[in-house]
Amino acid sequence: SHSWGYDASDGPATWADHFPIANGPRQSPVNIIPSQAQFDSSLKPLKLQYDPSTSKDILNNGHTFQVSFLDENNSAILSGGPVTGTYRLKQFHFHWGESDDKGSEHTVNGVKFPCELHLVHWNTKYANFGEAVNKPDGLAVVGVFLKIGSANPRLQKLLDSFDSIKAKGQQTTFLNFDPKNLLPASLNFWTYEGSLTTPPLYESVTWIVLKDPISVSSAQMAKFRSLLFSSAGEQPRCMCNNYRPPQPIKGRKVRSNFK
Ligand SMILES: CCN[C@H]1CN(CCOC)S(=O)(=O)c2sc(S(N)(=O)=O)cc21
Ligand SMILES: [Zn+2]
Repeated sequence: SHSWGYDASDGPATWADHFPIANGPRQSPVNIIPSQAQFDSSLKPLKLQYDPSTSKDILNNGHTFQVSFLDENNSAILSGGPVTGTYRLKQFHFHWGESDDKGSEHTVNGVKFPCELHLVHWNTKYANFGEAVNKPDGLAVVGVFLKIGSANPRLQKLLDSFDSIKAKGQQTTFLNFDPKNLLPASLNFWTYEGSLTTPPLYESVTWIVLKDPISVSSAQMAKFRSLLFSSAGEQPRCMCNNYRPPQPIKGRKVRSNFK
């Protein structure tokens, strides 16, 4: 498939050339304006049951780093919130900037966070992830903002693995990591119908963006920026600014489960 990236030559402004859905009606991310979000009392509490955590490995895929999970059974699932049925955790990954003043994909009142975590789940009404990935109700992604503050000890295990996945294509075993430890205390969220924020940009994601951020220190963010977009032996290119900017809301409603 066509190679894409985040530079001026292959970044978000060029994606429509090979992925025309980039200009579709339900693209992500979006700017969230809390005062315009609609409180929906019919939204159920979000249920994230990640026990026991079945993490498998951590990979640098040349666009981000991601931790993947065993998804043959319901050991790590999302239910409730805006979704019907059960969605299985497939992987989580992050997006971040070259400096602490940008990096998130969703924004809140136009404010960018330095980093954003995405926990990707697929609808078990479909046989597998590959079947679900391009269906309108195929995926549910939980977005968590990271805000500069004190160092977050729960990120340390991830950061300690970076030396072994520095370059594109490198991966290593990553067992017993519980993604629950990456969640804020409150599961208050905004939700809207959107898309993957990277090619192929499928309009298959129910977005569930948590209102409360988790912390990350500036030094920890610097470690994210030690990863490379490039493969070993190539001219090293810092993995950073791997975020798509907000897309037109096109009449979509953003709902909240909190007032
Ligand atoms: C670098 C490639 N990223 C994508 C890979 N996958 C889709 C294609 O697979 C066949 S995916 O479903 O795992 C997701 S979720 C996601 S985001 N940022 O919207 O949460 C991006 C991607
Ligand atoms: Zn993402």
